[in-house]
Amino acid sequence: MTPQARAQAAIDLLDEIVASARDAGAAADTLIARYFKTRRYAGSKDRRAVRELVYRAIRRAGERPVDGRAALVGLAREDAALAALFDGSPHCPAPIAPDEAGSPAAALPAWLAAKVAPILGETGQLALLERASLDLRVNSARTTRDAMLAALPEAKPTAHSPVGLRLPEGTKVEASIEWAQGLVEIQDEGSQLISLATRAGPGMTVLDLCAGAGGKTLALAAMMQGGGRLIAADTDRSRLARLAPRAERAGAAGIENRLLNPNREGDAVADLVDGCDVVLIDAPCSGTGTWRRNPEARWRLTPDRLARLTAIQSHLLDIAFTLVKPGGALVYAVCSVLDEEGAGQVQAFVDRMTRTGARVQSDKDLFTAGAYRGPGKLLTPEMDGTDGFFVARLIKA
Ligand SMILES: C[S@@+](CC[C@H](N)C(=O)[O-])C[C@H]1O[C@@H](n2cnc3c(N)ncnc32)[C@H](O)[C@@H]1O
Repeated sequence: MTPQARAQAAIDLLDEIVASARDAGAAADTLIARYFKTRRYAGSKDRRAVRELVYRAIRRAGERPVDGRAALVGLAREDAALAALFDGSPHCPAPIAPDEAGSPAAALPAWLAAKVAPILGETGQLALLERASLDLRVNSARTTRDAMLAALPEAKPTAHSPVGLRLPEGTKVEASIEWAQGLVEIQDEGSQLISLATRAGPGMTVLDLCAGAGGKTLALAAMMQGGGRLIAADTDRSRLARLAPRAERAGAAGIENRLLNPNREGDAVADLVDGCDVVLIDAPCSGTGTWRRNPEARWRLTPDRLARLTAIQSHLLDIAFTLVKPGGALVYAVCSVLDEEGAGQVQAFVDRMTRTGARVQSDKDLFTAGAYRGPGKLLTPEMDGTDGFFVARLIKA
C-alpha cells in the first residue's frame, strides 16, 4: 500500500470505530482485525502503519469525532508529513480544505475531564492514554519468578508485585512454551496487586463474585496452592465458560462455577452466606483506568451508563458483605479512577453498613504501590505504571 492509501485505510477504519463507539458496537481492536481479514493485499508493515495511525488519531481526540476523516484531519493539522498524504489521488484522502479543522485535540471528553483532572491532574490524565506495558503473572503454584526470569531473558521483575514480570511491548507471549505450559499468564501488575490484596491462602473459602473469564480467579488459585474452596461467579455465561480451559492450562483444579442472575445474584450463592473468608468484587465499571489499552472507550461512556454501573456496584457490595464470615474480608476493586466508582462508592457503603449497626473496618495496608484515597488505595498509570485501579479491603467484625 502507498502511504496515501494507508491514510485512507485509517480514515475508513476510524469511520467504523467512531460509529461503533456511538452505537455500542465492537471495540477498535476487533474492528481492525476484521478489516484486515478481508484485505489480504495489506502486508504486515501496512497493517502496523495503519493501526499506528488509527491509534494516534484516537488518542488525540478527547471527544468522539464526527467521523474518521475529522479524526485524521485533526492529527494531520499537527503533522505536515501526514497532511501531505491528503493529495486527492485515486484511493487516497481528498485534499484538506483551508477551513477544515478536524476534531480538536484533548485528553478526555469535557464531562470526564471535569471529574478526572481534580484527582489525577493534567499529566495524570494524559498518562491514562499512554501505551500500556505488557505484564505477566508468574503462576506461583507451578514455578518461581526467578525461573521465569531465566527462561524469558527480555523480562524484568515488576516493581510492586512479587509474581510480576514486564516485557517489551509486542512480545508474542502466547507463542512461548512458558505460556502454553501455564507457567505465566498475561496480567497487568495492578490486577496482580488486587488478587494479592485479598491475602487468600490455602484452606480458605474464597468467592470471586465478578470472575469474568477468571483472570483474578487463577491468581487466587495460585495463592491457595490447591487447598481450600474457590468459587468463580459471574452473570456472563460465555465469559465464565472461558475459565475452564485457562484453569486446565494453569493446573488449577476444582474451581467451582456459579452463573448469577442479574438483580438476583444472591440466589446462586445463598449457601455461602456468612461462609467466605474472602469475597472479591472485581466490579463491572467504566474502565477509565484501562483506556491505555482501549482509548476509544472514553467515547463510549455516558453519564447514564456511569450511573447504571455505580448502582450495580453498590448492589454487589451489599450482597457480597452478607457472604463474608465474621473476621473475613471483602475486597472491592474497579479499574477506574473515578471517585463515584471507587473511594466514594466504598465510603458510602461503609456509612450505610455503619448505620445498620454492622461493623466494618477498612484495612488500607494493601501493597507498597498506590496512593491512599478514602477507605482504600488508588493505582494510576502515571504514579505506579499500572492500569488505574481503586482497591479497598474491608474487614467484617
Ligand atoms: C472487571 S470485569 C471482571 C474481570 C475478571 N475478574 C478478571 O480478572 O478477568 C467485571 C465482571 O463483572 C461481571 N458482572 C456484570 N454485572 C454483574 C453482576 N450483576 N453480578 C456479577 N457479575 C457481574 C461482568 O460480566 C464482568 O465479567
